[in-house]
Amino acid sequence: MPLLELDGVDAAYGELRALWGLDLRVEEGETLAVVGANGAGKSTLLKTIAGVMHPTAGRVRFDGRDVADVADHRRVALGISLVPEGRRIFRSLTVQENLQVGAYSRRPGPWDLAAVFDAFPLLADRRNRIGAHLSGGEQQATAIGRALMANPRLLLLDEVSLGLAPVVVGDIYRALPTIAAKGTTVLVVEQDLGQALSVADRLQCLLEGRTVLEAPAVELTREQVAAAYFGLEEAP
Ligand SMILES: Nc1ncnc2c1ncn2[C@@H]1O[C@H](COP(=O)(O)OP(=O)(O)OP(=O)(O)O)[C@@H](O)[C@H]1O
Repeated sequence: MPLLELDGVDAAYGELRALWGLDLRVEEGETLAVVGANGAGKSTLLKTIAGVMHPTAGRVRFDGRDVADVADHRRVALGISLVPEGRRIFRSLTVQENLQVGAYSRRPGPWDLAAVFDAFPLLADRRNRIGAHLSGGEQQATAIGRALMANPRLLLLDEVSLGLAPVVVGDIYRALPTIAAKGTTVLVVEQDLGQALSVADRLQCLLEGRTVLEAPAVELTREQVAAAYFGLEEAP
């Protein structure tokens, strides 16, 4: 049984349909990358899984359970943690205090301060620095670390690389194998196709709210993914 299963999910903002009959599976322990251009529906997908938005049709199952009626804060207790786009951390709190806030609704599991500092060595050196004085990459690592402190079974990452220098993006993505090795399942939304292909076991590409490509990452070339991403016919 997949850890996460979406069947025929529609989602909308008023009259504007953002997801059209979307199917998606994530197996326990797997890293799935969802890619797509601006407006493809990636953030809407994550919000629907986290319970911030509710589908207008279809089913979302987590660990075999239909979570339609489970509110977003209750989904954290079930083991779903979302790191939204934009690195929202508490600017007046230190790195360590931000991480401790994440432990508030903590489930049992492998993640604690030491494990987060191990996954993100850049945070260990900055543990007493306040959020406002961190670089963008350090803020992103803090936001991910804070979500991990809840010991999620499923970590949802929205646009980790947005607005960060490539070298910093590399620092963040280097933590992903460590996160996966602890058994945490990851669904990462990413615009950077190279990063997505390098970290994911499987990749799913959305175009205008529908899936246009879905395959194990090792079976895909960057060109195939780029063609799906831009809605182009693949070259023969
Ligand atoms: N709060 C909102 N109100 C109205 N429409 C929205 C809202 N958020 C997103 N949309 C629309 O829903 C569609 C899907 O947007 P979504 O943010 O899920 O795409 P995305 O793939 O995450 O893109 P981006 O990379 O720009 O975040 C787009 O057409 C977008 O304009």
